[in-house]
Amino acid sequence: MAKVLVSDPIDQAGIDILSQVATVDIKTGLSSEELAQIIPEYDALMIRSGSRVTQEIIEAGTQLKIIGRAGVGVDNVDVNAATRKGIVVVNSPEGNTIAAAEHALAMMLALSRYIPDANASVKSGNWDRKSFIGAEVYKKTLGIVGLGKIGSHVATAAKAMGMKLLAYDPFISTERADQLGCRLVEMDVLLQESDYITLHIPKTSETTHLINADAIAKMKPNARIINCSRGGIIDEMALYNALKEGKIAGAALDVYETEPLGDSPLKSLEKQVILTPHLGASTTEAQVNVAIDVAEQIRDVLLGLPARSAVNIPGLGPDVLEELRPYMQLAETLGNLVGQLAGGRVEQLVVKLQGELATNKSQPIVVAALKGLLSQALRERVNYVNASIEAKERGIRVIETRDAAVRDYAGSLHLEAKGSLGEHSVTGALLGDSEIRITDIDEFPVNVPPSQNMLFTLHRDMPGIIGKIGSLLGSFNVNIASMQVGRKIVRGDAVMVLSLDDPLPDGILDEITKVSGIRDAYTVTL
Ligand SMILES: NC(=O)c1ccc[n+]([C@@H]2O[C@H](COP(=O)([O-])OP(=O)(O)OC[C@H]3O[C@@H](n4cnc5c(N)ncnc54)[C@H](O)[C@@H]3O)[C@@H](O)[C@H]2O)c1
Ligand SMILES: O=C(O)[C@H](O)COP(=O)(O)O
Repeated sequence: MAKVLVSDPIDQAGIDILSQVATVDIKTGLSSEELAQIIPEYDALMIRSGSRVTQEIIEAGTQLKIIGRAGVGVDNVDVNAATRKGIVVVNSPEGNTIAAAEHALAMMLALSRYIPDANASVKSGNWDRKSFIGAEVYKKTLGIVGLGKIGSHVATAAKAMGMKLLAYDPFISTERADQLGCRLVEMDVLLQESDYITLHIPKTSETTHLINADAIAKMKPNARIINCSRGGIIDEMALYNALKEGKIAGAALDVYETEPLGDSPLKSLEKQVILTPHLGASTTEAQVNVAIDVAEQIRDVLLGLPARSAVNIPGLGPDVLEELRPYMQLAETLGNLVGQLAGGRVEQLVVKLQGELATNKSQPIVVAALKGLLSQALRERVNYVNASIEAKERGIRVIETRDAAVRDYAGSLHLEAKGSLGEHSVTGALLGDSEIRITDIDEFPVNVPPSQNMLFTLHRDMPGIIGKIGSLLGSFNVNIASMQVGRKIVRGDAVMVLSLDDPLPDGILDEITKVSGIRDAYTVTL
């Protein structure tokens, strides 16, 4: 039975799903060293933001097939290292959207009405009403940075509270912003005009310290900023200085440059600052959602099925997979075939999508072709996750082309591999919904299904040659299952494609190439 390690607190609903297919060990609070030490025995790792999955841990995870992040952000996982090792990384893109949006709204209101300090004051025996005169959000301007899933929900709720909305998101259309009642503006305008600013963006090299001393200097003196997205997007020292000097009115933070938050000067500030310990996703509902979402994906991957929200298999969502799966199978078979025909080191692969396939998404097809191409060299180490990276690291140049006008079959795929030993091409198509046919070898037309043991020859089309090959195979006790010749002109060059019941014994290929009229011979195992 597979083994899953759960290294952060996960709702029982997720554990129950994992337990259907695996032995589940829950070990929270592990140090990186402890995690690296025990990870070799696990097939899957399920985490939240508390575990940092470094390259060392991934390297140590020799059995790991999947890392499941029960939440949105995968910035605590070295996704590149996982991709290189063919480990699928999945998350739950929507499971905690509402929780995070509501936390940001709660922070905005709590900050405006000094609720945490007023509460602490009453609980310590005071009845102080003068110190907590707040501000209304009604008719104030809210600047939303990042109008994705969480930012959009914040916009809808804030609109209902009577706020005016500005948004900055370079990847969102004006139509989408309009739909949400937001005026799409440049960042500087948002900084200058907003009474409240809320951040809902990922942490990237571009967004790190997006809110720095310069940005804060552009904000209104009554401005309050809320960050429930990722630590490090605000420069905490610059924020502290601005709050201390009264340059802006307040800040509410849920996330920090370093978590848990250590000895930060922000803790010394009073009612103008609210700090929560990364609670954005901490609702019962969100925890059930993300646990189920990610546990189901881990279960599926352990059962050999695709994951619906893999962050390192771009373009391979469940809908795409469903539609393209037969063509991906075709691409993988042809990739494997052309790789073996080319032999040696392949330097370039041309992937040509033809007919109806030309209108489809090419990326999954290319990935599948590369997986097939590399499978002889890398065996089970290559998969849909790492095929592109492995190809890049081997210096294989990939060229994609499309030709919708090719109509021999509804859709067909043509691959050309150029390598250290020469150049070969294959074409294939689907018969019915999923039956694969090889329809062309080195531009000679054929029509054969792939089989496990195959022999291909390039020869002169002349009487007796097929018989000689048949006798030779017979003398080595190799049974021929089917045979076909493809030629362009009578008595010109031709290819012979044989499907064999048995693998070819060592040495027979040399004998075949000695037969008069045979120019080349290749064995292929699919
Ligand atoms: N505090 C928490 O517990 C908590 C919970 C859930 C999510 N999050 C974090 O919230 C953030 C947003 O999550 P989401 O689910 O809405 O993501 P999302 O991908 O749906 O939206 C992110 C938006 O940011 C925009 N964006 C990207 N780069 C930008 C840039 N340089 N400037 C402006 N906009 C940019 C994108 O176009 C996108 O619309 C993520 O960082 C996520 O990790 C935090
Ligand atoms: O990215 C996320 O989903 C949030 O930061 C929540 O993280 P958590 O699940 O570890 O609380």
